[in-house]
Amino acid sequence: MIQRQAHQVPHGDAYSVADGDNRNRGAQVGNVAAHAAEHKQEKGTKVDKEELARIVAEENESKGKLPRYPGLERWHLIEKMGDGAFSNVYRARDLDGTAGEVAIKVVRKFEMNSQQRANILKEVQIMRQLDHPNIVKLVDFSESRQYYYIILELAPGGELFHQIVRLTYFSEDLSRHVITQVADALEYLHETCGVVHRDIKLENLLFSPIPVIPTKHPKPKAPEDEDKVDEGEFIKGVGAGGIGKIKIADFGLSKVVWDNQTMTPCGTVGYTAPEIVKDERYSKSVDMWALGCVLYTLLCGFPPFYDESIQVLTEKVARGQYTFLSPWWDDISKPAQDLVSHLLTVDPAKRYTIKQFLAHPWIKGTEEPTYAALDAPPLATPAVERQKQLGGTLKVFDPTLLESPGAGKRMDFRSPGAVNLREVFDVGYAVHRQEEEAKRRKNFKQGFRGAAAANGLNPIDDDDFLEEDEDEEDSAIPSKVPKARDADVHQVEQSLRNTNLNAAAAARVPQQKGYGQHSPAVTAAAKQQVRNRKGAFELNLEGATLLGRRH
Ligand SMILES: Nc1ncnc2c1ncn2[C@@H]1O[C@H](COP(=O)(O)OP(=O)(O)OP(=O)(O)O)[C@@H](O)[C@H]1O
Repeated sequence: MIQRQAHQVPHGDAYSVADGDNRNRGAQVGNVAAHAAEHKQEKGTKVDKEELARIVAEENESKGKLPRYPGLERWHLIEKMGDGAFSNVYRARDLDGTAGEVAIKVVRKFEMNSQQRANILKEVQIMRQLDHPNIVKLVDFSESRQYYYIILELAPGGELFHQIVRLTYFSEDLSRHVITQVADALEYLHETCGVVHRDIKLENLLFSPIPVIPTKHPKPKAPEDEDKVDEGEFIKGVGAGGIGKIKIADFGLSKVVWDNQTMTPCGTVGYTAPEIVKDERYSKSVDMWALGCVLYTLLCGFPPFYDESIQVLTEKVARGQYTFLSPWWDDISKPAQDLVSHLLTVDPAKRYTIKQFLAHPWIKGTEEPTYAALDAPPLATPAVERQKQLGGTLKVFDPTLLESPGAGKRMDFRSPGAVNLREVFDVGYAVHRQEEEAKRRKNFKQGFRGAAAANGLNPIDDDDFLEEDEDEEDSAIPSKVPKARDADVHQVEQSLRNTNLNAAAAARVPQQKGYGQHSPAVTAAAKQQVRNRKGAFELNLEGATLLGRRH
């Protein structure tokens, strides 16, 4: 591997990923020492504090003026596109014209503890290995004393979440167009890179816009379809409704499950017990469940699991209790419902893998017969069939018959209750992910011990058990997780600074024009943490809100 040396850029106090000229100078040790010294300094010189105060004031300033960050002088910030718990995301242009427009995630290092910084660095480390048309590319990474700068390929359309709000729901063609691209990216992650994303949701699916081509032959709308916005003509391989290429973003919860260099599961040295293989499968199946939730939502416009009570919602997710709710699912094809049912299968061993998903007739667009999963709820009946069954008298839909209040209300996306929608997704995913990972952890520990014993090694003690990449959310589950130490974080920072991501990666980023970016309208939502103590599910909302994550 080519070692690249970090250098201090002349302007300000920023470090940047070095370019090719600095190759092989091998001053790593010096850099570590220099870095340690910088960190000492960081703790509070007057100049730093003043500069930081200036930037923070600029960050908080209302429209028009954008902050100037030390070390980002190469980029002209155009607008703020979004924010996260510790970050602001900007659309920016490369001043020397080589990279075109990008998204820059500016992460406030100074607000983070070592563990949180380690998580950001892990996200960057994972992203830098990835190269797929449906995954947001990492263009560059650099840092100043106070900030990490993650330069990303721009997805000018923003979050798919807003497009569901705009279009009410997606046609089957458009849903297939979207979900196939997400699945292609997942196949690459799971099968080529050994990476699981663990946070697939509409907010993390970004897109590039395309022009809407007016429909040549508009169909009459069903009564429950009145608010459906016309998507225009669907063009295979291009899209519809203004939605073109899909890009998966936000690898903040991702993890590596096997090493693609050695083709061995991560965390094992020369032995692979069945439990460890299973562990890998569990991890991947979490993404498949999430894919099912996304597909369900695209097709009908509301999420598969919903309840106003978080407790009830948690139970529904844990038991996989969802329905193909009439009348909204009535005219969605049987193959589409069948496919959803194979993803929302509670048993991860029976749930479709990415390969099975991509081979399904609904995805391939073939006429082969399809079957629902064994644990599928009753499928919705097409309106015409239903009419026949009712002897020609179609019953008027009665919303009071819904099994839970609020379930299936498309307007949830738009009403003030939309606030809850992200929450619903987040709760659903977190419950599911953490339930499976708790099982997986147990399996893994047992497997590791068993395998270690079989190999004549000392079984590891609970206290030594190391989850290589716990995140904060998961740490709600009692486990012995050694926290990242400052020294570890510095080491990773160092290795990232020694990596050149710029030239080749920048050349891959297409020049794109800005598109009315939607800033997240919804910020307040409860963050959920699930504890799986004594076998019972419990959502803990204390001290943990999405609002908190996003400030
Ligand atoms: N590459 C990109 N192109 C366009 N917009 C982007 C891009 N990356 C991020 N955004 C916008 O910025 C928002 C925040 O980004 P992101 O989710 O990566 O931040 P985060 O700090 O990980 O957030 P969270 O704390 O919620 O996990 C996104 O929801 C999206 O609207």
